[in-house]
Amino acid sequence: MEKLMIEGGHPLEGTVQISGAKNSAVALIPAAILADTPVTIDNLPGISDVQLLGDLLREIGGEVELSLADQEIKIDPSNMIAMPLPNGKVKKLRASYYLMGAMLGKFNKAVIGLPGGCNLGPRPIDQHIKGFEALGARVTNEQGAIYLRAEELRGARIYLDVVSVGATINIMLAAVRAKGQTIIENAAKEPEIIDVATLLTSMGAKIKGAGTNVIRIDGVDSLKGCRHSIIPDRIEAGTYMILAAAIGQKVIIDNIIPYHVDSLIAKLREMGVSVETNDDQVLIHNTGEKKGVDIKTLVYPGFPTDLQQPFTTLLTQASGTSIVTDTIYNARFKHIDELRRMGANVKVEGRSAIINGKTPLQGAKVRASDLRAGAALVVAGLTAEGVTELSGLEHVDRGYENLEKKLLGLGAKLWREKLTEDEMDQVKS
Ligand SMILES: CC(=O)N[C@H]1[C@@H](OP(=O)(O)OP(=O)(O)OC[C@H]2O[C@@H](n3ccc(=O)[nH]c3=O)[C@H](O)[C@@H]2O)O[C@H](CO)[C@@H](O)[C@@H]1O
Ligand SMILES: C=C(OP(=O)(O)O)C(=O)O
Repeated sequence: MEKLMIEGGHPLEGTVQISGAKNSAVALIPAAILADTPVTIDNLPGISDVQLLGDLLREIGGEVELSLADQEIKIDPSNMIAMPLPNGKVKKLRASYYLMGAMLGKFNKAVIGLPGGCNLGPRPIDQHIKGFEALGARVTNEQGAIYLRAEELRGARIYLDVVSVGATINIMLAAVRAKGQTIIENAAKEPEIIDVATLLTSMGAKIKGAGTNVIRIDGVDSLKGCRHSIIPDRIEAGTYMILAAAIGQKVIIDNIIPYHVDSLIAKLREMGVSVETNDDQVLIHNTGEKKGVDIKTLVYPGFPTDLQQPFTTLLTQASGTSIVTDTIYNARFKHIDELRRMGANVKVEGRSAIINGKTPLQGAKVRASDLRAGAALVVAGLTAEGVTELSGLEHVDRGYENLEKKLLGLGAKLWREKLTEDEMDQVKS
């Protein structure tokens, strides 16, 4: 196990290339199960969630060629079977829940262990199950695994009680080969949902309305392979934008779709940060003093919960009081204790964090409890005086491709070291 050593205080400058979107990739890979011939996906991010999903598809008989150097995965689903996956790697990531929709859609049955992923408080999947049941599946939870079985899947009208990215995509996956029409109402509108619908459409599916709150799917008998390129990762892009605002001089965030990060751009400008955009880039010009602002996380196109944690770190460097409210997850504040350890003046009240800035941060030994807590602490470490030792890198590696390489390219000073025996013991206890 390793820790990231971050020597803070070096201003960042230059251009950073953004990878393909994690939250698209982790849905597109399971979607390939639904095809009868090979699917190739490019602009693939080199992150551990992608490797785990490649392994899971191999476990069910898929031929998977994964080349991180070429940023590409080729999946031949011809010999896949409905192998039960009640335990093991499914528990290591959230997106293993997409194996439920994809295997149900292809084989009319699936057994998948309950998913893992970031611990952000309760993350139920009742809306996924409600959708599968409406399509005609019997769903039971037996000893921590979800058993799904259907004689035949039939299209249905499904109203989601909660706007859910995962449930919207999972129901699409199960419905594309069902008999008749499925209508998903109160669907989520995230760009990753459009990306999955684009892949499925190239495979021969009939989907209208992805990206709006009503999605209509006309089931087809079979789907074929195709090639698809993943959209840029708006959360990785947002993380580098936040870093640039915290400790950048002039930083260009390249290979992105700027309107995907409109809500962040608006908040950065409100703080007094200069942001320019063109077709596929954002330029952040940090001119020094920043004003505190309030943010409330919302479903897309609102401010993304996945940027709330790194943005909280940025607010410790802004003057005045800022309030951050997370309306999506009630316990996404595990980074706050670590920020306090570094000198931040932040308290949590219910679903909100109240930040009093501006406070200088000092390097410290801190631990990432989840993926974006890790991102928040990387921002803090690079901003702080002295050296920060960040452990819990297995979370960070789920979502940031080549983190050190990209940051070194911007002039940051950081490196990985092995955990000492004492530190290993602390992790185990
Ligand atoms: C792999 C992936 O794409 N992960 C993203 C996805 O997670 P995920 O798909 O898990 O998040 P959802 O959009 O489903 O969750 C949104 C809210 O709905 C609730 N809910 C969800 C489903 C359900 O059946 N019942 C229910 O009550 C959740 O507890 C949460 O409060 O969207 C989140 C919200 O943008 C992001 O933080 C995650 O990065
Ligand atoms: C919460 C996240 O991921 P996951 O849903 O995969 O746990 C995230 O990407 O911030």
